[in-house]
Amino acid sequence: MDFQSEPGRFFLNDPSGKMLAEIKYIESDNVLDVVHTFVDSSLRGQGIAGKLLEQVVMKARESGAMIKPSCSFAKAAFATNPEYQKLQYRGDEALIAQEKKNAGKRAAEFVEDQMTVGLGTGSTVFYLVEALAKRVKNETLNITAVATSSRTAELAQKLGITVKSLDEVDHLDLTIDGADEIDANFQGIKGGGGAQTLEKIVACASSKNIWIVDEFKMVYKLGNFGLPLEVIPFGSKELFARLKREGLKPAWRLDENKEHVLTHNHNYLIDLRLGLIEHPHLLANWLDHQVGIVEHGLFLDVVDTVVVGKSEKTEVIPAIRR
Ligand SMILES: O=C(CO)[C@H](O)[C@H](O)COP(=O)(O)O
Repeated sequence: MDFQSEPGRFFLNDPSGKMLAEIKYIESDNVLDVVHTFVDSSLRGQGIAGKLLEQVVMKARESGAMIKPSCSFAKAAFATNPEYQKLQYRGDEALIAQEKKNAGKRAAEFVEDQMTVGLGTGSTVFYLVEALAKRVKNETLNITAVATSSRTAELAQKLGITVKSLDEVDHLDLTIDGADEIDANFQGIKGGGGAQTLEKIVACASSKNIWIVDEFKMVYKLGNFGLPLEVIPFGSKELFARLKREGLKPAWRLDENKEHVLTHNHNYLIDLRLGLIEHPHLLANWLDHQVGIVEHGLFLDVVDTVVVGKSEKTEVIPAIRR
């Protein structure tokens, strides 16, 4: 099939010049941002969109560029093709930090006077706590926070936010936390910082949950990010072997001295390198029934709203599941 090209697009026209299919990308700083794919209904089911995407992939390979899959078709294609993933642009550090900051700032606006608020853990939450502390000071908000880690508790207290333990409050109005991956159905993986057990307890105790992420964490399917498990040290070698036998590709989380990273509860962490998770609920159910696993990082049917930090315009997305 002969596609035509011009800057920013590959396309297919019929002899009369009517456009039948196209893929559009924005090229900047050696990144091809695939923003739109279209195939006329008369050509559907022939893999034309995939062939168009292949043109962009070839262009990236020839020029050494990376690809940012922004439209839903490209996102899905990248999520299921490991060869494409090698070319996937995941943002530079300054951009990601800015997006995290924007997400944290925007989410702080959801907190109201007199609320009891759960605060998650991680670098995005750091920006949230900063922004929230400013509001508490400037607007004399009277809020109480419950933190999911000592790191977050210390920061919040230092910046003037009242922190109590979960057992000292009778309810949580809202919890705001980061996430490691969020799929198209608003299911998530958390626990990159190893705090998933406390985070899940706080999330489940909360009337509403907001997740704050940079745009690169929005994926089509979960699993590229290792799935964290908190496990009891006693008998954990046997558990590790069981996970291996099941083909779940476990890896101990170790520090630079090759010692186990310990959780808040002095347990070990195992990360499952799964690739794509086709059935998150089935996997969560299986993991829930394995003795020795305290908690896993699949957070399913938990989040109500996702705030995606972007450099231009931060998005607030209600989590509507299919
Ligand atoms: O689940 C978490 C910690 O257990 C964090 O929320 C998650 O890892 C995101 O972290 P960051 O905001 O630093 O990217």
